[in-house]
Amino acid sequence: MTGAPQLVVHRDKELMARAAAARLITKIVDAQSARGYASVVLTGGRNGNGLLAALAASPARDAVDWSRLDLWWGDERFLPDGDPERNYTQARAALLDAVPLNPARVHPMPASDGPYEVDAAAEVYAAELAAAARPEDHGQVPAFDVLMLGVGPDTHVASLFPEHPAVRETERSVVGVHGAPKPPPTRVSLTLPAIRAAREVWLLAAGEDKAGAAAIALSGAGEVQAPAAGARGRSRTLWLLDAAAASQLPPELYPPAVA
Ligand SMILES: O=C(O)[C@H](O)[C@@H](O)[C@H](O)[C@H](O)COP(=O)(O)O
Repeated sequence: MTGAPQLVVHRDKELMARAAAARLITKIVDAQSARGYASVVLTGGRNGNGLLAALAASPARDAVDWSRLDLWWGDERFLPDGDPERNYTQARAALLDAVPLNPARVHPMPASDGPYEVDAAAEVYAAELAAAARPEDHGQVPAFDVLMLGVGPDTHVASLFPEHPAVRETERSVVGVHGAPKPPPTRVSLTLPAIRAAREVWLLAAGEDKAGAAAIALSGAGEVQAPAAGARGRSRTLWLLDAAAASQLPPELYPPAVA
């Protein structure tokens, strides 16, 4: 299991997005060089989309072989295809429509105007993940290279909200979420076991309204009360913060001791 979460604090959210985009490009290029392909799980929210927009604007984006990149989603708002509030729609606008992806490797979560209600849609997505898992992944989902998560002010990640049934799920990799406190109420989400299958989990938090959440999640809170505390990667858990989101961290966590 992974060690303690690592923290990187940037001056502001724009710099955080640009630096995280550069970091993601490097991870994808390294994985593709080592293994021929890379797999990344995208998040919704302003910070996740800010990172994608920064990646779209980066000249280094051409270093990525977009045709050999698998894209998955950590959660989705269960809305009709093309709805501007869908995470998939927003990711397309920020980056995906501008790069030559292989459509067969892009795996949006089902939309509400498709053939499934939300719980069946979650099962369909779980089956898609299971079909993509390789024997060496040792699990029911692929060992994603990088799984990104925006952190909510209440410490939610993906659509796993504090004290909700979805955050207690220990068996299934994907669940339907009902009655989410953040609109829309109906969502599809990876579970904590699926998130923890990733090699690296990156948590993105920017802005003063995230300072309390970051402090709680990084100070030993339980994952049912603070879902972000349960989001860990197999080999690395990385918190990418701006200075405002880091402003309430306990002094033993940040700033680093001067050498
Ligand atoms: O569907 C959603 O609402 C998002 O997936 C959600 O989990 C988001 O990532 C966080 O709320 C952080 O959002 P911001 O980056 O906008 O603060």
